[in-house]
Amino acid sequence: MERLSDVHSQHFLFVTSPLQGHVNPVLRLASRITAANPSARVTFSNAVSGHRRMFPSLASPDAELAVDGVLHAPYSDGYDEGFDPKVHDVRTFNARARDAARHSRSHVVYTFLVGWALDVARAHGVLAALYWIQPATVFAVYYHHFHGHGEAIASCANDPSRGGRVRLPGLPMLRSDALPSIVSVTSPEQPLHGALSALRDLFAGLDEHGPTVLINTFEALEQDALRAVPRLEVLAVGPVMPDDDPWSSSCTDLVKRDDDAEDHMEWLDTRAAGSVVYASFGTMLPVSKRQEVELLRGLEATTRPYLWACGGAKAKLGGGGDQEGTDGGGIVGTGRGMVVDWCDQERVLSHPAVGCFVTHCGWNSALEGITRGVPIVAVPQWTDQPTNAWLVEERAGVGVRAAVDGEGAVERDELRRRVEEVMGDGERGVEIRARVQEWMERAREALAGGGTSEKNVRAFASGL
Ligand SMILES: O=c1ccn([C@@H]2O[C@H](COP(=O)(O)OP(=O)(O)O[C@H]3O[C@H](CO)[C@@H](O)[C@H](O)[C@H]3O)[C@@H](O)[C@H]2O)c(=O)[nH]1
Repeated sequence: MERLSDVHSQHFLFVTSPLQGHVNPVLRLASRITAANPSARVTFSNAVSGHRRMFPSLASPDAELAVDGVLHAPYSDGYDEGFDPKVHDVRTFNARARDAARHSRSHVVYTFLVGWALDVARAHGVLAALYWIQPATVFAVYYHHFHGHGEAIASCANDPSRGGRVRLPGLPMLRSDALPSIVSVTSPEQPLHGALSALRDLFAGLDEHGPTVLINTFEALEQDALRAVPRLEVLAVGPVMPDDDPWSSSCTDLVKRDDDAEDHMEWLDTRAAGSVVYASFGTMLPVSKRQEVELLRGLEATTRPYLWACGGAKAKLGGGGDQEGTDGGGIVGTGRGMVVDWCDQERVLSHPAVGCFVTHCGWNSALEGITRGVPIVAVPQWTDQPTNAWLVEERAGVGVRAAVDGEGAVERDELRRRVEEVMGDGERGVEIRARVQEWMERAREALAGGGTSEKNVRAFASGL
């Protein structure tokens, strides 16, 4: 058995799934661990399909390679050509990948769609840690869902009046629209049933083996939720997006950009400080044609310059969406806006011209907005995003949540109103802009030397 106190031989094996929203926080945590313990060895293991997309020019596509001191060693999950949730089942994926990874021997750090990595770690007698890449509040809601509160949570989530509330141990009262959408699942026919089963297995693994849980959040934001599961050792290690991140996104991106990928950065340079609305709905859910139209019309109606990264739709899981209207991108509409397929989001959010972030509220995006001091218009769609939007709007007060219609789409007038609320001269806008600066400072303090998250990363990296 490897000894945790043997700092110099520490080897951290990060195992994750081939999704952009998982790869980013994992590589960023890996970066923090090597900074905290330079003698640690770090291996990043992604499924072959993700590895190929990150390093498309490798002569031998599945070869291991070292980048900035990290060994990228892919595992086969049985879907080397790519995993398509429309066709494949998450549970099959886990079972196949478990077999493929039995050779690993390390301190294993795994994310939630690869819960099998815990079994591998146990089989080899090495330590394991779950790296939870969504908020602590979401983690605590799921924990309670599988520990005696499932019925109360599901009935609140399914309350037809949408006015229901649920009180869970250690958490503030939550309204139904602040709950992650997975907890509303009650039958195997529902689309997210597979995800609920995967979570059930994950939490059963935690009950049995009680690994450390690292969470991409910070104390000041989620103090209560971080203590809401006292049976587990839960450490806040985020938000894991340091300014000195050694992984340039050209390496971490699963979506490769075309040659004119920098046009929008030059375009941003020509815009006034705080004037541009940046919109992106992440990398997983395709944006419907109707939402695309409403979004563009709403952005036009703000009469502000805007940049929309339409999400690498072609690279989204399932290959899809109906993005014909924006293919090609470039300058659109009245000439005030620009649409790109993909951008380096952190660089865009760091640009002084950007004054508002319209986002689906994926947790990486929400944290990136906060740590770059950009106020948010949240348009949550599914899974953790409703809870993330609650944290953004009600807990931190750094943005507003837009109302969506029955199909989950935000309509043009609502979008325009919400953007104005955040960017305009009204009292609410002034307050939100001040709050986001405060939260940006708090987030950065957590990561700075002696900060709450920095201390936790250092302790974990040293095997304490
Ligand atoms: O043009 C783009 C679009 C996205 N990104 C990056 O891609 C990541 C996207 O992550 P996230 O905002 O979390 O969205 P999703 O990709 O949709 O993430 C999935 O995974 C997250 C972590 O589990 C969940 O919080 C989300 O709900 C889930 O949809 C972020 O780091 C972005 O910076 C870019 O760099 N350029």
